[in-house]
Parts: sequence; structure tokens; C-alpha cells
Amino acid sequence: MILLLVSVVLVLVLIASWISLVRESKRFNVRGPSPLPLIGNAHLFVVKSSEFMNLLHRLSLKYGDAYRVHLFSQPYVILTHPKYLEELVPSMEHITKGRSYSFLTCWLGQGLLTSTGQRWKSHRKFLTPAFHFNILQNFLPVFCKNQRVLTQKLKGMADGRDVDLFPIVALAALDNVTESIMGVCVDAQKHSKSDYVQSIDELSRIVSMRMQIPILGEDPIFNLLPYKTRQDKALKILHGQTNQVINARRQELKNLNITSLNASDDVGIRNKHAFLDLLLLSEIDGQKIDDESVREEVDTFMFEGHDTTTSGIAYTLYCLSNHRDAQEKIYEELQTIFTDDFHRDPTYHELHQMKYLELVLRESMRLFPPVPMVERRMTRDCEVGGLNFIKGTSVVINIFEIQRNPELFEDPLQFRPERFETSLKHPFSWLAFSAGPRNCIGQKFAMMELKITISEIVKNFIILPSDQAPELSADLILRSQNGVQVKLRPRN
Ligand code: HEM
Repeated sequence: MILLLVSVVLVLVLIASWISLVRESKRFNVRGPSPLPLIGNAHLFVVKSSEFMNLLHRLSLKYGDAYRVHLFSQPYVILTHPKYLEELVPSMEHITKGRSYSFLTCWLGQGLLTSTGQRWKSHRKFLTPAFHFNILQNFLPVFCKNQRVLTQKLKGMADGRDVDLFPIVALAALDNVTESIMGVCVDAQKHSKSDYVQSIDELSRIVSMRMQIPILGEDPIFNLLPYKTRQDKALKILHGQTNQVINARRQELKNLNITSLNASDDVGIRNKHAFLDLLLLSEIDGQKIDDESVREEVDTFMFEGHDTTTSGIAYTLYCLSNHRDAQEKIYEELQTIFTDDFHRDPTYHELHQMKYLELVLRESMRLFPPVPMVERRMTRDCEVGGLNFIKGTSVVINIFEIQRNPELFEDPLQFRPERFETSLKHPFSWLAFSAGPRNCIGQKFAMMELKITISEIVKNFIILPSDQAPELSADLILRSQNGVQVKLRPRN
């Protein structure tokens, strides 16, 4: 009898859920697959991570360049054409991030990437000077020093074997960001097994899994699994390290009797703590930023500033491995810049002279955008760019797909850096650093790091193709299931 009752209740719940999902899906003026009871379209997303981008491509071919899916009860609209972005991307209203970013809040709290509203506005305003030329040029010697370690490492591998660039570059990028943002050297390239380095890796993996496997995105289920304990352990180590660095610098400033950015010429500009000092000494509405918020911003820059550049560097080198002509052009450009001593470090001004390299970076990040998608959440029922959204919809801008659209880029799968010598067909057709008010605040930092790394590698090595093409996978970052492989041969 009880079994019968339970079965009846279950069937009623399933029917109610199905009716509600079908009704909701009809409120969108875009097409999409019919939702199933309870799970919506989540079953479609049970694919290998290397199939994820292909799945999105197939869905856009079937349902158009704006389509809807439901992951459980959560509606998503996926946009694969820039015509829908004209109102959305520049908007100061639709700046709230989508649901996927919620997996990061345990780590980054209300840092710049994940926050919204007034908090985001005021933090964006006070953090913008951190990427001023005066501060960025402090980081140049840091990047060059870490690059020398990377070049030495790669020399030991330049014997024709396959080299998976991703993990090797990731350690160099981690060193670059830790030293420039926190002002401390963790020497990840030499101590890759340190608790801190391992915890960053662990947390990135867990966040990535939660984004790719819909069921792990559900907190009640995730919290029951061993991943939660592993996440807590990694968080304790990461937050502990950030707090320790912040406290040490706060004490130093106190000992030096420095209480504001103007107190000393050196503070905030010409010193290795430039970024941290800005956070510790700036004021918002006459108030210093509290410790927790400083920690959240430091962690945000640590997160955003290393996996992104790793992906950018690894995939650019992959593109170059298949295009020897482009490598030679970069090499020739470098010869015209470094006429006195070819192997010395570049100056900030010389990085700007690397024009062809810049085209190569733009083209590589068009084909392999390090951030393949970004997501906004609609905070009310609204119509934006001709599309109807209901409150709570996550709107995904599929940068990867947009940047490979044949309407916007001729022969889109061809690697052709010269295409960026002429203007774009649509202002939002190249979105590697996104656009509008929530674009990448670190893009100058990133371009500087990318130029230093790629130019040094091209100076020292010929990059040859491996037989293995990367199997693309995506979370917040474009990765590869089988690594990003190239072969290296020393020049000369
Ligand atoms: C090649 C390297 C990079 C790429 C392709 C990239 C791309 C992006 C993109 C697409 C966004 C928008 C994210 C969104 O809308 O959700 C973003 C935001 C952001 N990026 Fe980058 N990024 C790179 C490097 C960096 C670096 C080096 C830093 C810092 C050191 C950084 C810090 C940030 C921050 C803090 C945000 C959030 C900005 C806001 O919402 O106001 N990024 N980045």
C-alpha cells in the first residue's frame, strides 16, 4: 500500500516538474531541446569533457545561434553570435555573473570576478590603477627571471620528444602571478610539490569538475562526496597562505609608519609589493578595505592570473608548432628589435614594438580563447537584444564558437595572424578578454607576460608539431584532455 502511495506521489512530482519545465521553456523566444522531468536537459551533457565543445556546437547547429537548455531546474541561454551582445555586453545592469561562478565563491568570496552591484563597481574603480603602466613595469623583471627558469627547463626537454606544455607553463605562470600580485616568491617551478602549488591545482580541478558534471553542481550532493573534504583542505592551505602574506605586509607597513599611498614615493609604485600595497592602503568612501576583502581580491587575481595565461601561452605555442613561417616572422621581428644583444631582457617599450607577435597572440586566442565562455545571470524578467529572459536565467556567451564563426572570420579554422591587420566585422567578434564594463582588468598584464614568454621561447627554440592534437575541454578555462603537446629543438 505504502509502495503504491510512494509511486503515485513520485509520478505526480515527475508530471508537475515536467509541466513546469515545459511551461518555463516556452517563456523564451528561442528554441532548445525539450526538457525531461526533474533533470531538464542535463542528460545531454553527460559526455566526455573532450566532447563538451562539440556538443555545444551541435546544439547551435540544431537550434540556432541563440538557444535554451535546462540543467535540472536552471535555465541557460547560450549565445553564439555577437548580434545578441550589442545590448548585453556594454550594459551596466546585466553584470551579475552566472551560476557556474558560484563554485568559485568558497575560494574567491566576493572578489572582483564573482561580485556584482555596488561592491563590484567600487572595487573595479579602486583596482583599475593596479594595472597602470607604472605598476606593470615593476613586474617585467619578475617575468623575465621566471622565464629564464622556464627556458632552462625546456632546454632539458628539447631533444625531439613530445612536451606537454600545459603543466610546465602553469608553474611559470603561477610564479609570475604570485610574485607580482602577492610580492612573494613561492618558486613553484622548483617546488611543484609544495602544499600551496598542489592546493591550487586541486581546487582548480574540483571547480572544473563541478562545472562539467551537472550532478556535482548540486550542493547537497557535492557536500556528501569526498571532494568536499578535499576542497576544504585545499581552501585552508590557500587562504592560510594568502592571509599570512597579507598580515606580514601589513606589519611591515606599520613598522615603516606608512598609512597611505602618498606617504612614500616607493609605496604602491616602485616596489615589489605594489599590488598588495594598493589593496592595503587604498580607501573606499574614506574606509580602508577590510582584511577579508583584501584576501578575496588577492585570491581572485591569483586564480584569474595564472590558468588563463597558461592556456594562452600553451595554445599559442601549439599554433606556432604548426606554422613555422609565423615563428620565423616573430624571430625576424625580434632581430630588428634586439640589434645590440639578442639575448638580453626586453624593455617595456620593446614589448610594444613586437607588433607581429601581437597579431599571432590575437589569432591564437581567437582559435583557442583561454576563457572559452563567460556567463551572466539575469536578475529580473527582461528583454535584451531581442531575446526574452526570465529572472535567474544564466546567459552563456560562447566566445569559442563566436570566434570560429565563418560569417565573422573568413576560413575560420585557418591560422592567419594577418587577418587582425584589418578591422573586425563586428566589434564583439573577438572576445578573448571579453568586452564592456566586465572585461578583463588584467589584459595588459597578460599581454606583457605572453609576449615575454613567447618571444623568449622563439628566440631559443624551433617549435615543431607533435603527432597528438589537443582534445579540447573547457570549464572557465580552455584546457586539453591529453595535454598541449609540441616538440622543441634548440636554435643554432
Ligand atoms: C590570456 C590571459 C587572460 C585572458 C584570456 C583573460 C580573459 C578574461 C575574461 C574573458 C574575463 C571576463 C570574465 C567574465 O566575464 O566572467 C576576465 C575577467 C577578469 N580577469 Fe582576465 N584574462 C587573462 C588574464 C588575466 C590576468 C593576468 C589577470 C590578473 C592578474 C586577470 C584578472 C581578471 C579579473 C580580476 C577579471 C574580473 C574582472 C571584472 O569582473 O571586473 N586576467 N578575464
